[in-house]
Amino acid sequence: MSDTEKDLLGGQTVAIIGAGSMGGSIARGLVESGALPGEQVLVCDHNPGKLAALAQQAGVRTFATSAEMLAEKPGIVVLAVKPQVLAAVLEQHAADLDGALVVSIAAGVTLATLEAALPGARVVRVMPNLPVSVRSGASAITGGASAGEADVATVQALFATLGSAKVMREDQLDAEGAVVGCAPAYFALMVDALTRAGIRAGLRATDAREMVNATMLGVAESLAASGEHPRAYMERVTSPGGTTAAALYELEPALVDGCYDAVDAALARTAELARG
Ligand SMILES: NC(=O)C1=CN([C@@H]2O[C@H](COP(=O)(O)OP(=O)(O)OC[C@H]3O[C@@H](n4cnc5c(N)ncnc54)[C@H](O)[C@@H]3O)[C@@H](O)[C@H]2O)C=CC1
Ligand SMILES: O=C(O)[C@@H]1CCC=N1
Repeated sequence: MSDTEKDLLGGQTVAIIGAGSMGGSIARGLVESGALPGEQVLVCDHNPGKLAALAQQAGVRTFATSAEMLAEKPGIVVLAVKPQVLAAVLEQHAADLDGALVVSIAAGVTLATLEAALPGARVVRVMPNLPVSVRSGASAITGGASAGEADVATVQALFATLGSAKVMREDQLDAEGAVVGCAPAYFALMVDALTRAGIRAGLRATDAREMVNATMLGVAESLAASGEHPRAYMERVTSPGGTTAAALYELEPALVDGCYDAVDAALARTAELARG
């Protein structure tokens, strides 16, 4: 973490409503990165098991209800519940969130909706992805009219402790969500499909899964380290007249069409969630 990021986050108390996949990962990441001490990270959830695990792993402070947690008057509040329950949380806490910097990670819930529900708050939307759990995530950030430049910089510093964090327009954040937010599932599907193809071709299931996983990690590391365009990287694997060329001839059209259709479907669902 840079000195500027440390300065922006240093004295802050971050409260997280919802300790699920994302809320829990953000809480752990903030402490594990050294961005904040556990006592400055507050987390609430209906599920006591999730809270106990987080308190034990990261030393964060946990609360059974959001009302008890917000009574501590945290400066930054992260809304990490599902979009379908967010409206109820906003309605319950509109007054409690007066003056707070509120960060929503809910897919599809627009700045306009959030700011209408929280007239006294400064609102920023973030679309992270699941690898924030290992601090190798990617997050898009967009500030509402209620948020100043310093608020957006603070939220960027917060998510930079969990991987890549870029500020962009709200329409771009929705596109980033459909690509990058969902991508961990797309890549996991690729791992599963290749594993199944390997088993069909005669590999033992455990060998196939372990070796495909190792390859996924190796490709991510070597592609990033080389700085190459993915097609240049592909060419280094593809011998003229060889096996990869034969395989890519089959895979490429289906995969490209599938990715375009998948992102279109995710964007259509984002628009539905935005309508409420
Ligand atoms: N899972 C993912 O990969 C991503 C999720 N998101 C967004 O993050 C948000 C959370 O998603 P997940 O973490 O996947 O969901 P999750 O279901 O794993 O976690 C949500 C948590 O909120 C708790 N909760 C529900 N109502 C509550 C309330 N009133 N007070 C306190 N806690 C409450 C639930 O008990 C649950 O533990 C969603 O809005 C989603 O759109 C964004 C990017 C990626
Ligand atoms: O499926 C979802 O709604 C969330 C948002 C981005 C990734 N997962």
